[in-house]
Amino acid sequence: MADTIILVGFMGAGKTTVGRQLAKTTSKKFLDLDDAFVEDAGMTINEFMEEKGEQAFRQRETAVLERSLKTSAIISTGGGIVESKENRQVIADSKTTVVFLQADFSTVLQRLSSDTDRPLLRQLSMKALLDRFEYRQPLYRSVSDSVIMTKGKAPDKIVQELTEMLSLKDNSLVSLRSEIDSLDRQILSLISRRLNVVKEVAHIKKHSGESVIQENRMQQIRLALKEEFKTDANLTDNLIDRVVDLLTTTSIAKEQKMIG
Ligand SMILES: Nc1ncnc2c1ncn2[C@@H]1O[C@H](COP(=O)(O)OP(=O)(O)O)[C@@H](O)[C@H]1O
Ligand SMILES: O=C(O)C1=C[C@@H](OP(=O)(O)O)[C@@H](O)[C@H](O)C1
Ligand SMILES: [Mg+2]
Repeated sequence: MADTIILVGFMGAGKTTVGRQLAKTTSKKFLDLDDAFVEDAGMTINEFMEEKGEQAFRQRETAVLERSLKTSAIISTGGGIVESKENRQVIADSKTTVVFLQADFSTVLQRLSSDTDRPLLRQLSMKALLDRFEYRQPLYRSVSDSVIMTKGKAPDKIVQELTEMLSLKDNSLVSLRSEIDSLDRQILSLISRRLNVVKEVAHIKKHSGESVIQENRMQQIRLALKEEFKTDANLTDNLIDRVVDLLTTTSIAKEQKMIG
C-alpha cells in the first residue's frame, strides 16, 4: 500500500470517519487536515471563518496541507481543499495515492443534518451549497487516482473496499516487478548461452588462425539489428549500439583469453 493516502470529497462524504478507521486497520498515522488547521490557528474553523472569512481560511489551509504532506499518513482533507489551483498542484506533486470518496448531495445533507461544526453549511443557502457541490465534483475527480461511491455503505465496508483496492494496486506492481526479474534472468541466461557459442568460435579460430576481431562483421551485426528493430521505439540505435558493445567486448575478451 502507498505510504501516504489522501482522501478527498465533499463535506459528509466520510473522509474523517473512513480515514481514521483506515489508519487503525493499516496501523498508519492518521492526519485530519481540519484538526491540523484548528491546532495551527488556535481556534475552531467556525471561529476562524467568522473572524477572517473563507479566503483567509483557504490560504492557511494550503500551508497546513503542505506541512502535513511532509509525513507519511492517511490524510483526510477538508471538502474545500480542491478549490484552490495551488492545492491541486501540491496534491499532484505529492505523488501520493488520492482517493475520492463520493456521496450524492442528498446523502451529504442527510449525514450532516445535525452538524454544527461546518460553517459553510450554516452560511450558504441550499442553492449555493448545491452549486459548490456541483462545482467541486470534477475537481475531486481531477486530483484522484480512484473513486469510491459511499452511498448506502457503512464506513467499515468502505474501509474494506479501500484496503482491497489499494493492495490490489500493490499486487499488480509486485507482479510487474516479478515479470521484470524473470526477464532479467532470461537475458542473463541468453548471454551465458551466447558466451558458450563464443567459446566454440574461439576453438575454431584457434585452429584456423582467423583473427578474433573482424571489424566488418561487427559493423554488419549493428546495421542488421538496427534495420530489423527500426520500428520498435524501445530499441533506439543508441541502445542497440550500447548492448552490442557490451556483448562484443565481452566476447572478444573471452576469445582472446582462449586463443592467447
Ligand atoms: N459511510 C457512512 N455512512 C453513514 N454515515 C456516515 C458515513 N461516513 C460518515 N458518516 C457520518 O457522516 C458525518 C460526517 O462524516 P465525516 O467523516 O466527518 O465526513 P467528512 O470528513 O467527509 O466531512 C458523521 O456524522 C459520520 O458519522
Ligand atoms: O467543504 C468545505 O469547504 C469545508 C469542509 C470542512 O471539512 P469536511 O469536508 O471534513 O467537512 C472544513 O474544511 C471546512 O468547514 C470547509
Ligand atoms: Mg472531515
